[in-house]
Amino acid sequence: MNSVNEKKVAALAAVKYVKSGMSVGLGTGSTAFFMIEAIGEMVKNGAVIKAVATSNETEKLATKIGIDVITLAEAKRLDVTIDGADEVDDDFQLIKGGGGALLREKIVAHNSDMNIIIADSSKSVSKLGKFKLPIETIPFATKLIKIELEEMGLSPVQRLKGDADYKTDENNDIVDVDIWNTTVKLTDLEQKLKTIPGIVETGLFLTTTNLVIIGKGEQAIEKRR
Ligand SMILES: O=C(CO)[C@H](O)[C@H](O)COP(=O)(O)O
Repeated sequence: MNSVNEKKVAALAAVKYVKSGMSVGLGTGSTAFFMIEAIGEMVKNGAVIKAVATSNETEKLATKIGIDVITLAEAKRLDVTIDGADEVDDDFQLIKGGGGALLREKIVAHNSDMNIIIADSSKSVSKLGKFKLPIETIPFATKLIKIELEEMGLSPVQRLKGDADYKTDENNDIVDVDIWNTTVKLTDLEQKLKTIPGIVETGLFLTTTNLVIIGKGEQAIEKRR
């Protein structure tokens, strides 16, 4: 079975945790797409769902299919958030932000009672870091942050869209770094990165995930923290 179908299998298994009356965080990306579609179906069938979107792209899709999208401030707290990941390890640690939405995704995850990560089997890894870690930076500081990241041995590359700098929904930059060979513990790395002024957020999600659902063939494999 190809990864697209595995994404769908994982997404549909996750939607079973969504009940009418809940406030739901909607992730971003091609896996989250199937979850949003399925929640749209629930709404069409009469479920009352209020949703907070983790990106403009997700907000547009959710609104188009009839999901009531509210602000995080209006929701205050979310019952459950379902989102994808670029990598997930056996300790429920993630790299996210391949789609550039890591900042809102981390804020929404932080404000959710339950966080479900959905992914196809290619995203399940024993060690994080084959996927480059996205770091969101304030444009004023990006060039100098890149120098610091280079000195840390992280081989930073600023993300581009065509010939121009890639911009997030918050109009920030993304710098992708290589953490594969880092000897620093991920929690320490995360802390260190967050002390550099101008780094807004990193794509390391180390503590927020409660449940991982991996699509493997026709099966959805659930792992609970
Ligand atoms: O973190 C993300 C976006 O910022 C996505 O969840 C991640 O990139 C996975 O995307 P996809 O489901 O398309 O593989």
